[in-house]
Amino acid sequence: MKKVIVVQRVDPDSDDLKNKRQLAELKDLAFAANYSVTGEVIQSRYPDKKYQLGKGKVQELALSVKALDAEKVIFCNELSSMQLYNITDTCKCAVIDKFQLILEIFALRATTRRAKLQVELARLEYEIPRAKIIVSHLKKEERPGFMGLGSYEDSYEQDIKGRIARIKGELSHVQGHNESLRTFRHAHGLSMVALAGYTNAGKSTLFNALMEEDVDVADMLFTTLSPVARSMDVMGRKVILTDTVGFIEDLPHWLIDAFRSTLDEIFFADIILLVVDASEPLDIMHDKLLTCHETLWEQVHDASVITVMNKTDLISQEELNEKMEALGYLVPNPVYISAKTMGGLGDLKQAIRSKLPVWERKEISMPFSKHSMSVLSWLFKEGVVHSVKYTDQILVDLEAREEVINKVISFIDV
Ligand SMILES: Nc1nc2c(ncn2[C@@H]2O[C@H](COP(=O)(O)OP(=O)(O)OP(=O)(O)O)[C@@H](O)[C@H]2O)c(=O)[nH]1
Ligand SMILES: [Mg+2]
Repeated sequence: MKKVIVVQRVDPDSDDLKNKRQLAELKDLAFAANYSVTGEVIQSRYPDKKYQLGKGKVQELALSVKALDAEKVIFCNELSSMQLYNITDTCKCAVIDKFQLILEIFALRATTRRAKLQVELARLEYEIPRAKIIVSHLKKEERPGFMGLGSYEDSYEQDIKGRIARIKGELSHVQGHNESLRTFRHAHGLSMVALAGYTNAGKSTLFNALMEEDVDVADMLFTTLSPVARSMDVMGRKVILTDTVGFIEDLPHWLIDAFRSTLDEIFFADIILLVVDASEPLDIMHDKLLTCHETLWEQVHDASVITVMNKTDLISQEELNEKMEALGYLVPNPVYISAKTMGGLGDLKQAIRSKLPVWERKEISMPFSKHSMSVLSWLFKEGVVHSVKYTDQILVDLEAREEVINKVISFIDV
């Protein structure tokens, strides 16, 4: 494992608890990117010197890098190109910020063609303007070869632009395919249910529990990157359940855009299961819920949200009650579960069922014929057949979409 130092620059009057939490999250992210954190630094910054990083501070950092034998410094804050250049130059090691770290994790986890393309696109778009400024600065100082960008020429930029255009082209092709799949699913009366929530909340564990199938689960951030979708039976009704990438605080817009087609699985869903880790301290739950709500609020159009309080096996009923009271309006329609012990899954299915579009229920009678038998097997696929009685006719108690009922009536019941 490569050794790294994590650094967070904070305003002197900012909330101490929040700072600690953000630094802890940065460490989790570093771990998820296969680094071992050997040092952590919290630096104060002053409002009037917001964009400057004192020379002394950077030199201090350089000494720590040397003493701790670190290969990389990771800043919690976004860095300007000049800061990046100066710190890299003084510390003599690679320097990245939180978003580049997230991109590194995404690159490690990307398995599908689409996810790989998205990661590469986001990376190019994020790093290119920075690299350009650093390289032009280096040219001035005549220090080619630095950071492996020595062969930089103007054609390099053209090259990158060409690559970006190619990736975008390929992505729109993949995306188009997804759109048509979604239309197809809707046309067949399949509702889309998506698991959303902060990273590590237990979405994949819940997916597995509902599917009784193995999807990668790990106590790490961003374990799931590409959406996994399967069809599931909810009390006779079929839905498509999708497991998705987790949210995180300050996820910048360009990153959301980069992963739009992944996140679209959430944003276009009919029902969103917002999974919350109920075992975490109240203030963390509160902040994470706010992040999730903000992200969903901006992007979701007409989905129903069910808040799923997970990991209830780790806390007492008393603690849970207190938390729910304190969180109040942030947790509408809560369902309590433990994805691990599979407790509460029945309630969850009931809640999902109650949010599905209402289907028409009708008694249909069909004559005995070969054709009726094939209609019957079609009805089993398209709707919920509550009962079939064979008298001198076939009596079917059917619940289905209006189109299905209309079709069967117009062919059979005349
Ligand atoms: N005790 C307990 N642990 C749980 C429960 N659900 C999930 N976990 C654990 O929480 C950790 C994260 O679970 P995941 O299912 O990978 O979380 P996720 O939300 O899919 O995470 P990302 O894909 O990284 O966004 C794992 O170590 C799980 O074993 C639960 O109900 N109880
Ligand atoms: Mg997951």
